[in-house]
Amino acid sequence: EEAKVQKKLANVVILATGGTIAGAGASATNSATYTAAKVPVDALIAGVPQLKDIANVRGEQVFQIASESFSNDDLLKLGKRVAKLARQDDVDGIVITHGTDTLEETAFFLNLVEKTDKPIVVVGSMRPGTAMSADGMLNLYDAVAVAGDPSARGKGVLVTMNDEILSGRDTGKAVNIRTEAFKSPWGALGMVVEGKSYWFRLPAKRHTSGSEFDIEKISALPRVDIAYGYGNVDETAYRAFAQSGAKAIIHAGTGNGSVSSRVVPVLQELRKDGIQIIRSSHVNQGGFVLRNAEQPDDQYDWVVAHDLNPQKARILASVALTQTQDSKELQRIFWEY
Ligand SMILES: NC(=O)C[C@H](N)C(=O)O
Repeated sequence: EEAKVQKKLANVVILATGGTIAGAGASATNSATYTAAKVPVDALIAGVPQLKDIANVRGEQVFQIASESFSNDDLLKLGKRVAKLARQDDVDGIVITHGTDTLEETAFFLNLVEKTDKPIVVVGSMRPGTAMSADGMLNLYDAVAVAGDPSARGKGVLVTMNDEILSGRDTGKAVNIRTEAFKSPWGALGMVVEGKSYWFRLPAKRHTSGSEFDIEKISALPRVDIAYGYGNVDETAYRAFAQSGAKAIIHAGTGNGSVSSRVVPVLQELRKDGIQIIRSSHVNQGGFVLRNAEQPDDQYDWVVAHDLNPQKARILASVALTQTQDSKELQRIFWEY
């Protein structure tokens, strides 16, 4: 009888990468002072015994790192493991436990390159499991519930934080000290409450099965760097990134992705040297950069990142540059994803 019940449950694999969700502090009052990436995946799973009521879960430790230390190679390794699991008949959904600092980058990367409709859910926490009111247990329970839910198929890579189901494309860390840390400028896709998903919106941008990118065909990600716009900025960072071999520079601009008059000439020069220049905005609540507004992008042959924040723009540019070096193609990709 028990075996029969077991069969009906979805098979969910948890790929653990570290972060605060695997963090440990010295005492229960340490909500902000702790060491990330300590607790192994089997202990994380054992810490939420209710998981076995909603799915057949098994864990794999892919990395044990704080997410600020993620590299492009880590993205590729994780992406290839996800793709392999997604092809297996005995896997219905995949959860990735991740630090929250670069969770938005990994979620967007997977959203672009995984050719599957199976649910992929990236999850983290803002407090270590040792803290009072730790949020990791429920976030993980929600992630497994969504990953095992057929209604989550085909909706792109998802993020479950603080009861919300967010699109991996546009959600990002908006606050660094609260459990309601993740926001999307366009709102959540749904809610997960007591293990049940409730949907309200669908992603409009190309993702996963509908994407032209495929992790199996990517062996390296070209270097793309981000230079920040602020008062009194000069050309130093842009030139340094160019010298270090950046194939594209994301201008994390002020306001509408505006560029200081001290920086415009160097960006024109770097573009002539073959480096792609991509204007984004670092405003907090969601930038919205349009072509030829603020700067004559057509004339300079620059690209705009539209609503993607600088760190998301870096991910898309890196992935796109594996396939094209053409600025018009790059701009098309920035509109479509
Ligand atoms: N809340 C967290 O997970 C923060 C941590 N520094 C990380 O990203 O790994």
